[in-house]
Amino acid sequence: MRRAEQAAIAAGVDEYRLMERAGAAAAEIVWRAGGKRDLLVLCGPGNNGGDGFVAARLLRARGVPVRVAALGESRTECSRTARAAWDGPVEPLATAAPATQIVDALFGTGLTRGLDKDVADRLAALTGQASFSYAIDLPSGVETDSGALLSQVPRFGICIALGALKPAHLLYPAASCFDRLVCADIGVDAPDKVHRLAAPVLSSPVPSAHKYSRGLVAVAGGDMAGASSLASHAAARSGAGMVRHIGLGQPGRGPDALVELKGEAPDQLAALLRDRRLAAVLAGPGLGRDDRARARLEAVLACGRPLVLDADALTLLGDGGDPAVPAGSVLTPHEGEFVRLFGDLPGSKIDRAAEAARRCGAVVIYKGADSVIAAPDGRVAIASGASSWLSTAGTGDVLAGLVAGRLAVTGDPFRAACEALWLHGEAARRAGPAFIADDLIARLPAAIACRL
Ligand SMILES: NC(=O)C1=CN([C@@H]2O[C@H](COP(=O)(O)OP(=O)(O)OC[C@H]3O[C@@H](n4cnc5c(N)ncnc54)[C@H](O)[C@@H]3O)[C@@H](O)[C@H]2O)[C@@H](O)CC1
Ligand SMILES: Nc1ncnc2c1ncn2[C@@H]1O[C@H](COP(=O)(O)OP(=O)(O)O)[C@@H](O)[C@H]1O
Ligand SMILES: [K+]
Repeated sequence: MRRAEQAAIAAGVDEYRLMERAGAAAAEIVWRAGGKRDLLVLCGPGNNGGDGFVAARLLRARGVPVRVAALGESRTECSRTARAAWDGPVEPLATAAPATQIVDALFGTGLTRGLDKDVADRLAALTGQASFSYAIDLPSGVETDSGALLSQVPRFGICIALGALKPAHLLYPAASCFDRLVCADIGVDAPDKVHRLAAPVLSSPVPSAHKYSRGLVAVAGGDMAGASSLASHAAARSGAGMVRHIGLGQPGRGPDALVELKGEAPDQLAALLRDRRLAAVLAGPGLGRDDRARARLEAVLACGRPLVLDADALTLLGDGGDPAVPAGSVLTPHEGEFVRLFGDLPGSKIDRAAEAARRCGAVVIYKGADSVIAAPDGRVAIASGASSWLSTAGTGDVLAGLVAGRLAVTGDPFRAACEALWLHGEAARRAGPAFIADDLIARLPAAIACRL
């Protein structure tokens, strides 16, 4: 966004006009949400403060009782222009009285360090006393590019992102500092290599479809049959045509539609994976970590089919150096597995996921409350805001099965990862509170139906 703004200015767009648009966009959102309730706008020294002065002026013109409190002088040319156009008084932040509505225009993308304690305390107190609260561009105190909190940040009602979403709008903990996120158009196009995970467009099978053309999936199970069963069942409800669960010979645990095969010895498994019709092979959930599991993983890695690797497969791969996986694979590590696989990479969660994907030549779904999907070619999609009830055992197995199923359907690892993660979140939303992983699977057909 910084680059996009500089490019627009270099191309002749007047910088102050951008600020007027930003302030107007913020004013419009405040007006729609809070109407004529009394309002206090907190303005910082930079352009974020300038946006605040513009919004204050426009809201006052609409009849809102507005007061402005500033943190010292305005230090940029544009913010001085915006301040001069505000013809009301400017109170010191330290002594400003609370209001029903508050706008945080202290700092945006220019924040370089945490707020001084007295300023952070004042912001928290005034925000806590308001019934309606808004942060312009970003809540003051969050680090734009990483989503870290550099000082205490209160929770706002609405965060008004300007022009484009920045990493802090999607990455935790910053993403938990507001209830709602609105992105306002200010007439500057930002490059969208990094984007928020969008709802997928799915399609029904073509009339001539048959079970093999719709995608044949194999799931290599192991010691813990429950985990690979969950994954197989999720794959079966993902839209794929057929799912084979290759276990150690335990009785089948999933629905009867799952094809249960015994492939205990690694060479038995290898033989079963030789089927050229296999459009995706998943290994990891319930695989185990002993020598037999390692040999079974070797059979999977050598099978030449598109792979999804999760859980124990990632732990086994993480034993040395950069994981060697076939190109076109999808890896689904949670935080612990990610660090075991790729070490302590620098940068934000987005930077780390992108670097991991580049190093191993595979699509990486770096899971968590914020999940980042990165492809080796630099594409990144971020999903956050999914139900926190997903933090229950087995939901990762369901996701892995879904990725394998969508990979079998689409043949495109990045697209499959995006579709699967969205469906996972949607199934969780539909499942409500206190669900278990099995309940997610039951919600998948409805989640798919709403995207057809
Ligand atoms: N550049 C542009 O073209 C536009 C910028 N806009 C707004 O401008 C914002 C960015 O403006 P700026 O780059 O001026 O940055 P900010 O307004 O976020 O703050 C920068 C100023 O605060 C100081 N500062 C940083 N951290 C501090 C701390 N902890 N305590 C005290 N002072 C601190 C910096 O030294 C600098 O003087 C965006 O978030 C957005 O709201 C919009 O007006 C749209 C157009
Ligand atoms: N607090 C949370 N909010 C949203 N999603 C979460 C949260 N915690 C976990 N998840 C999601 O739930 C799944 C858990 O996967 P994982 O950790 O592998 O669990 P398991 O191994 O038990 O299946 C991942 O998709 C992750 O992104
Ligand atoms: K702000």
